[in-house]
Amino acid sequence: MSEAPGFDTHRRLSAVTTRSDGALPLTVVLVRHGATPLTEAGGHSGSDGPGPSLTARGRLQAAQAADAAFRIGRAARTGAGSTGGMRSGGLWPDLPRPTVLVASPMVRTQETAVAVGRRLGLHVANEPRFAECRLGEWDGLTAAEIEQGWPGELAQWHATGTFVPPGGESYTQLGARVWDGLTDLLAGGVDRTVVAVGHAVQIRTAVGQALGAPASHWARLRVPPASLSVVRLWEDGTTEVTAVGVPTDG
Ligand SMILES: O=C(O)[C@H](O)COP(=O)(O)O
Repeated sequence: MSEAPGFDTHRRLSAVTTRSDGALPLTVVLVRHGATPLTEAGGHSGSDGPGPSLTARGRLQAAQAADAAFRIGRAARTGAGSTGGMRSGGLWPDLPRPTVLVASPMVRTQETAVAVGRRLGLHVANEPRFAECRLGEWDGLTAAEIEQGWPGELAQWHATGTFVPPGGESYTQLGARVWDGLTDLLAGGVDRTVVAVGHAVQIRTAVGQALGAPASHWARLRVPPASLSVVRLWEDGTTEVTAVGVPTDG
């Protein structure tokens, strides 16, 4: 099985769990946006404004993530007759091909989602509940700047899950709205794959909750730019976290 160039999956979907009627869960492929000037400078970008655009490297990473998303599922014939061609599959071939694309409304996620949507032939639907954590007064600052102005608080925000930054949100508050958004996607039915373009902290809360991990551990999850994290949800509340892929130059 070959991988998309520039994309490495370090864990594969092995056995896909099915229900007794053969149905698959809802699979949500959480894609982080490509790099921005703030990502590259070690700054923290929240969702208090539209936020920065992707850098040239970020656009390349978005294209890599789009290629990876395009390859999810089995190879299939596209078009008809002599004009038809084989669409390459092979990245997590047991998954249904993505049929829905949602994205946080921030500029960096919309730009990434447009690249993914163009590759998948899907329209981008906005999901404000998948916007990044609101950082309030910390928005746009580096870790060193936050440490200088609010000693110890950045560490508390990451390590407790409940600490609320000035004017912002805690991991737990963010996690509640993210889970709400995932639950609504689940209401649209199982047995399908949705691609959701979002953010580092937002994706941590989704994966952390799918793992059943306490909020105080969510910050330990690494979510590189343009990475793909796969969570699967069942209507009975059962969840699975099955694979993570990262762009090789990320
Ligand atoms: O604090 C952080 O790490 C940032 O909020 C990351 O957000 P982003 O994924 O939107 O860049």
